[in-house]
Amino acid sequence: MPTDDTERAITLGANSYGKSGVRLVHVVRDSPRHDLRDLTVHTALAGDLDATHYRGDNTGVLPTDSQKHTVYAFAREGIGSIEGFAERLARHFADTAPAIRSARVRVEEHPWRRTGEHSFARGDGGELRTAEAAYGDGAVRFTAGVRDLLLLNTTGSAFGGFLTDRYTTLPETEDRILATAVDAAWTYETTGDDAWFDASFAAARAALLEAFADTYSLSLQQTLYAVGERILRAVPETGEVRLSLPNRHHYLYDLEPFGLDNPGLVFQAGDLPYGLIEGTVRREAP
Ligand SMILES: O=c1[nH]c(=O)c2[nH]c(=O)[nH]c2[nH]1
Repeated sequence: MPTDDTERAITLGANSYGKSGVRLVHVVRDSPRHDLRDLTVHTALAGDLDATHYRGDNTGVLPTDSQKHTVYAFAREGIGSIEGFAERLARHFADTAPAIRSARVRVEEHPWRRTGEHSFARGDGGELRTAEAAYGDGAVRFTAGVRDLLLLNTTGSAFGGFLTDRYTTLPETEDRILATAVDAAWTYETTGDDAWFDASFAAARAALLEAFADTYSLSLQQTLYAVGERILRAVPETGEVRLSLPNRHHYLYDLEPFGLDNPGLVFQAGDLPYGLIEGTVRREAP
């Protein structure tokens, strides 16, 4: 219950609830050439849920178990784009559960590579395609992206001219390995059908790869901006791009103790700690 017996009342703040990590595999087998989709779905509902938090009155609570079943039941009709699938679920929860005002559904797609008519190999590297539909007040907002997309340039990356203080030992470099695991999410200001979502995702991902490959990097921060800008230019319907780029350091290994030189050939792949470069690139209002 909210309390007013102390000087400063205590009340419930923002809240949501849902099922996380719903693992769903969908197969189309209406011809000898089967199709496979492998998704992880997360639901998050919000609305008039004071009663359950203050008093344990669950009248307005659609169980997370029911939300999970809904994901599987909706998959029976097919998936389409993951953005479209997320939207159908989000609209359903917010439009049918009386206490629910808004719903956010996130979908991650795990890639499988075809190796035969009905055979697949899991895509390596762990890259995921991601989508989110946030529905409320009659409007839906879409976010799409990638997670854990591993990229590496063996040259074309420098880092110098930085601020130094009494704790700085890092040497400047004009030629280093630049490696990262891209986490990118872009919003759409206008959208289309399933085919449009798939084509827009492909165009944004291609722009990301191109920008990473062909930008001479003076810092990962500069690369972040270049990648975001390229996505916004490639897909005019995008509004902003959020990027999280861990700096997967590669250290030139000292082979001198063994009487060997090391002209940029042998590196130790670093683990922890790592630099983390994050930022948003946006399209300004006209
Ligand atoms: O691209 C980089 N940005 C930094 O801010 C930074 N800091 C650091 O130690 N190495 C790097 N590399």
